[in-house]
Amino acid sequence: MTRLILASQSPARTKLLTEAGIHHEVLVSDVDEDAVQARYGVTDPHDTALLLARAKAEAVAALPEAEGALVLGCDSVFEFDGESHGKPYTAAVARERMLRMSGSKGTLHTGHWLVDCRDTEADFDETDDAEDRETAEGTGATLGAVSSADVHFAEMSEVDIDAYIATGEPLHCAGSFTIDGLGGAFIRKVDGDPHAVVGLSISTLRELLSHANVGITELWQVDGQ
Ligand SMILES: Nc1nc2c(ncn2[C@@H]2O[C@H](COP(=O)(O)OP(=O)(O)OP(=O)(O)O)[C@@H](O)[C@H]2O)c(=O)[nH]1
Repeated sequence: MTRLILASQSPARTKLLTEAGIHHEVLVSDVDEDAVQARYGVTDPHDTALLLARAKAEAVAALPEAEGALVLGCDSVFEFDGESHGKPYTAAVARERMLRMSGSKGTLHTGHWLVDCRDTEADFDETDDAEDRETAEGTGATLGAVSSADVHFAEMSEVDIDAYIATGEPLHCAGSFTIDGLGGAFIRKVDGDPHAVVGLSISTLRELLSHANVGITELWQVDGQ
């Protein structure tokens, strides 16, 4: 079976793949996101170059242990009111943002990057820089795509917001909300691929795999088979 490695710590992303029947391994590597940001320096929320760069950096960081596999990196950002929001991390940041998001809408963008290492003979250990690894002789197809969806929020009272933040859920989610968890109570509708909101568009993965001449059905692991 074709090996797919998800280079992400996100529990939601591996859950999405598992629920979609897609057999995969998880490989988490340390990526210096600030260094990636410094290399790109873009802060324009409409510019998805940084999003793809971070997704690529996640995938490339896993390459030394990915010989013979396909590697997928992802990164998500919430575009709201002319700003790019990642995870809030603190209650104060989450509260400030959610008070503004109440009754409004924003766009969740998820960048995906797939590297095909099935034919590589490269010895990635010889290179210690992500960019060098990426261009190391032998890496196969490397391709990125962004999937986005507009998220429309219900009016949220301060009591609702404080109760939601007290659960801790929004602190580690791009945009300070989930659509498939407790946060779903405040989501009026999603225009676009809801998987892109959660953090990994399975449909976009299908398209990326097709460029590597892999049909997504080849990765299906149906119970008992
Ligand atoms: N379950 C769920 N998680 C969400 C939702 N929106 C955003 N997230 C999560 O918010 C996180 C976005 O942060 P990222 O920096 O892209 O990813 P991460 O969790 O740090 O993991 P890495 O890929 O290792 O960087 C991801 O884990 C997403 O799955 C949602 O609607 N539902």
